[in-house]
Amino acid sequence: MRRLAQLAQQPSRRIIGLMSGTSLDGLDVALCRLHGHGTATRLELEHFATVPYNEDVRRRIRQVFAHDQVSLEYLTLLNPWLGRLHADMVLACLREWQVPPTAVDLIASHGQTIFHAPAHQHRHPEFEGLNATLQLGDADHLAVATGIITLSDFRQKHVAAGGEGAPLAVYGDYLLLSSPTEERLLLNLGGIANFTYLPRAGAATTAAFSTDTGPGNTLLDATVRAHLPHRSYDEDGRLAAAGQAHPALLAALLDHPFFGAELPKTTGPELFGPTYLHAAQAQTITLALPLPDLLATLVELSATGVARAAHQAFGPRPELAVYVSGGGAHNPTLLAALQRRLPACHFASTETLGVLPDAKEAILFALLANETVAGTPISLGAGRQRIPAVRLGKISFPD
Ligand SMILES: Nc1ncnc2c1ncn2[C@@H]1O[C@H](COP(=O)(O)OP(=O)(O)OP(=O)(O)O)[C@@H](O)[C@H]1O
Ligand SMILES: CC(=O)N[C@H]1[C@@H]2OC[C@@H](O2)[C@@H](O)[C@@H]1O[C@H](C)C(=O)O
Repeated sequence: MRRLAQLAQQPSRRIIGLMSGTSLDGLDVALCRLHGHGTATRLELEHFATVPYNEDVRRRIRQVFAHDQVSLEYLTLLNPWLGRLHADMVLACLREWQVPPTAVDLIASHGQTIFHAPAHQHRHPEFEGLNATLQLGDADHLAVATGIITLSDFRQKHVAAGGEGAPLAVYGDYLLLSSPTEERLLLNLGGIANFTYLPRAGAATTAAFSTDTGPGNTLLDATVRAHLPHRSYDEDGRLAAAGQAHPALLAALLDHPFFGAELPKTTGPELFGPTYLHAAQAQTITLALPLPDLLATLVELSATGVARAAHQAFGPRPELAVYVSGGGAHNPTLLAALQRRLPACHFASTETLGVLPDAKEAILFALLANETVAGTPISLGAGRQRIPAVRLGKISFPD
């Protein structure tokens, strides 16, 4: 505890942010230097790497990921195993960057989401109204194996305060990317797509909020994997660009209450997975649709999800500066579909704001840990979300 109190007093802290998202592509490791806290935070990204998950890791996570029924024994074993794996990956990065673990103040670990069950999505009447979400990769293993104090399990306090446990992006986006002159939308195109709305800095913090919008890459990736087992995604959206979206299938996919539900809302691959896609294809007799047409339809689905949420929040023709991050930021076919559906918005990468698009979510957790240790409670989003002030996470000590 003395060490934590000391860290809180330092003018700056070196924090590793870790994120492994729904795409199961790997662990994002962001070594950040954070000066100050709150709206005065200044962040330098010293090093960043995505340590890829190999097929064995992906297979183990998929044994439980978004499944209704799993072996409890397997789940129990996977939790510490992932904690150790993430620790080994962090240590390997530090070796490569020639940074000794003793030169790092904190690790902020998101863990691997294995099930997300917001009240609107789960099917258990005995838990009606209850939001829940579960991340694995026990942080005590990270702390003990690296010798670095580790914060984890950031989502539970959000749930305890009445939120759905996600998106947490609003906190980091607000602290790092608010502008005094520009209203901004920070759009993250990960497995699931989400955006944060940032009013001009200085405007009421209650207006800032973030929401999921529907699938980002998750259905695209699953479809590519199902048709082309040696590929994990549609590189640069080339296959989708060669296809034609199928209007009836797109309409069937969009005919789901999630797309009309009030903002903010969250979701995951539990809903937007193979069963949902198969049902819509069966209904529209498109089970044999050629792969490029299927992918073109799914690109339109992701773009329409974003556009519908933007229309819900900002009216029929929003004129906003949109900054894109996440793996989907590398997919020109998806970006073109978004621009078509939100013609008055100006799209750019978060890189133009100095934030590497692939590192943004890992950086977010470093920012959250910085606030927990050194910050004061800042309330955000009270206008739309019941969410706690920005001090989240649980603490694991190495000794
Ligand atoms: N060059 C590219 N062309 C097309 N798609 C790409 C490209 N590079 C990455 N992607 C997509 O981005 C995905 C990885 O995105 P990202 O790492 O943001 O997901 P994630 O963090 O797991 O998701 P989430 O934010 O939902 O947790 C890949 O699976 C792929 O679909
Ligand atoms: C439960 C969960 O892990 N949700 C992730 C996921 O990936 C994207 C989207 O769905 C987002 O809501 C969230 O992550 C980011 C980091 C967030 O909380 O802002």
